[in-house]
Amino acid sequence: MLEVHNVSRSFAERLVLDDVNFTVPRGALTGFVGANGAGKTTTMRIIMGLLQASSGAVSLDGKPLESGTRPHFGYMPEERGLYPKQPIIDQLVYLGQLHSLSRSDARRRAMELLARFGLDDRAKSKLESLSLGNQQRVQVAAALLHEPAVLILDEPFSGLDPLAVDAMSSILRDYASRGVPVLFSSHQLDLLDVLVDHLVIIQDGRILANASAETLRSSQATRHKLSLGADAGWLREEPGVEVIDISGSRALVNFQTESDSQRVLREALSLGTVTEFAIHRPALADIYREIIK
Ligand SMILES: Nc1ncnc2c1ncn2[C@@H]1O[C@H](COP(=O)(O)OP(=O)(O)OP(=O)(O)O)[C@@H](O)[C@H]1O
Repeated sequence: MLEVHNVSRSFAERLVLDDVNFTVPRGALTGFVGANGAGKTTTMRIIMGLLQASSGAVSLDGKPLESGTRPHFGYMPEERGLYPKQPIIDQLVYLGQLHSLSRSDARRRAMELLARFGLDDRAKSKLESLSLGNQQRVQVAAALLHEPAVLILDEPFSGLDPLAVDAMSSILRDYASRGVPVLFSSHQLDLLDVLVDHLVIIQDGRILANASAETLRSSQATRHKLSLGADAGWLREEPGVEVIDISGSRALVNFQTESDSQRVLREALSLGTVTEFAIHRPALADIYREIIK
């Protein structure tokens, strides 16, 4: 597991990371979310050793990272790293050689990855001639050339269409399932529920959550979704019921006890139709919105 311990960083006098602590477990996909300027890229650069922390440390499997261990990390920077006007294969081979692969191994590995991403027939094309989604796949291929032990991706989903999102998701899942810690930042909250096993939330340089998706979901009181035949406003007056939201005949509530829920169900049935009375599984996007409030 990758761990960030008590990392702080200032630029000039401004503290942009304030005692940041979180984990990126093996075998799970970890999402890193927060508003623009929250500190995601700065944290990722510190993990990669591209930027120094003012204080704190990063460790892998309990061992503090030294410069020698970073080459085994794969990184897709926010500004992307590849040149638009150069042939894809040349750039990948060059990068592979920078990671100490021989020229022939770098070429073989690059072609393997391009084939896996369905792009082997474009190997000689200039990067700029590919669609944005395919360019992004090549950028990920660049991060995977040397079989990284850790994968850090800054907004790998930005600008991708739904099919490209699916393809990128399956690439990341595949790496996570091989036991590689994978950390990616994203502003696409709708992706969290389908993709993320572990979530780290940052706001103004402080970590507000660092937990598995299941822990975050179960930390919310069990909510019920009700759809009635008529206005649900009467629920506001019921004892043992905390109303989260009412919109016409639909409501989202917390019941204090199981017997409150059964009593309200009987009450609702005595008043008319009940078309839905179900436990509501919170979306991670909603949990995120609540946590950053
Ligand atoms: N080199 C720098 N010099 C001065 N300030 C910086 C520098 N790099 C980042 N910052 C500031 O640090 C804060 C965190 O920036 P960072 O890029 O890490 O946020 P982010 O969460 O990645 O944002 P976004 O989602 O917009 O990419 C911002 O206020 C930014 O302006």
